[in-house]
Amino acid sequence: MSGAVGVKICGLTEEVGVAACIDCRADWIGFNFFSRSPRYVTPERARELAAIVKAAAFQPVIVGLFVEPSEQEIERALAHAPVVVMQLYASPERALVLRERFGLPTWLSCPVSDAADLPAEGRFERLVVESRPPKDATRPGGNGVAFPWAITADWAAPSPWMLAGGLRPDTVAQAIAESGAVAVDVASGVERSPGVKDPHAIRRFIAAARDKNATESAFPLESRGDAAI
Ligand SMILES: O=C(O)c1ccccc1N[C@@H]1O[C@H](COP(=O)(O)O)[C@@H](O)[C@H]1O
Repeated sequence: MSGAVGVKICGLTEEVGVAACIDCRADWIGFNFFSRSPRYVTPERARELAAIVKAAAFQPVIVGLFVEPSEQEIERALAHAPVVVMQLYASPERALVLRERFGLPTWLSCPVSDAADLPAEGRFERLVVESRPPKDATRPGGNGVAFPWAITADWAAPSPWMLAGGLRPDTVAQAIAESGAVAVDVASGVERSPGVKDPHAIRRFIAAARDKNATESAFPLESRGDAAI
């Protein structure tokens, strides 16, 4: 396993979780603006939590997660919180419109169950390759469900990508080894209960995702921000 794995911790709702991400040098932290998620934060709350990042010497890049958002919803989030990257759950066509409208690096969620689902086109700064939600799911992500990681091993990825879905501190190293991912994303796998992050689990997850000797990923800040469009 390489020391260059990038890590995103998603769905921060409390100061202690943000502090753990800074301390462990997470590359990205995600604020979840989907109101039906247990990880939802209002734009005002996201601003409060982002202030901790802004005061830190090491600053994870702030990602805003939106599900089928209206322009007004994104506008309101951006008016309060210093979101650097938009992570979108939307059709590629709609995501391109929003990317053009807001001029922010944009990550598109790509739900997969098998190799046939892997995207061939890469029109975004990053693709978040994650498990297709179960049929009875109430949200498109954050369900703690994994897909067969090996399906991405031989995939000719059309753009940078990130592995997500059901990752945990005790499985992330194997997931990286099997999938070939150089970046990973987790929400429920580092929580005490839905929406409440466990700082120890965050620490264990990041240590497991990276080479034991690496204290931070090899993603320089410019590339973590995925460069402005
Ligand atoms: O976390 C959520 O509640 C959520 C809601 C709606 C869309 C996406 C959501 N989370 C994203 O899904 C991945 C995987 O989650 P998990 O690790 O399986 O719990 C997560 O990293 C978020 O990017």
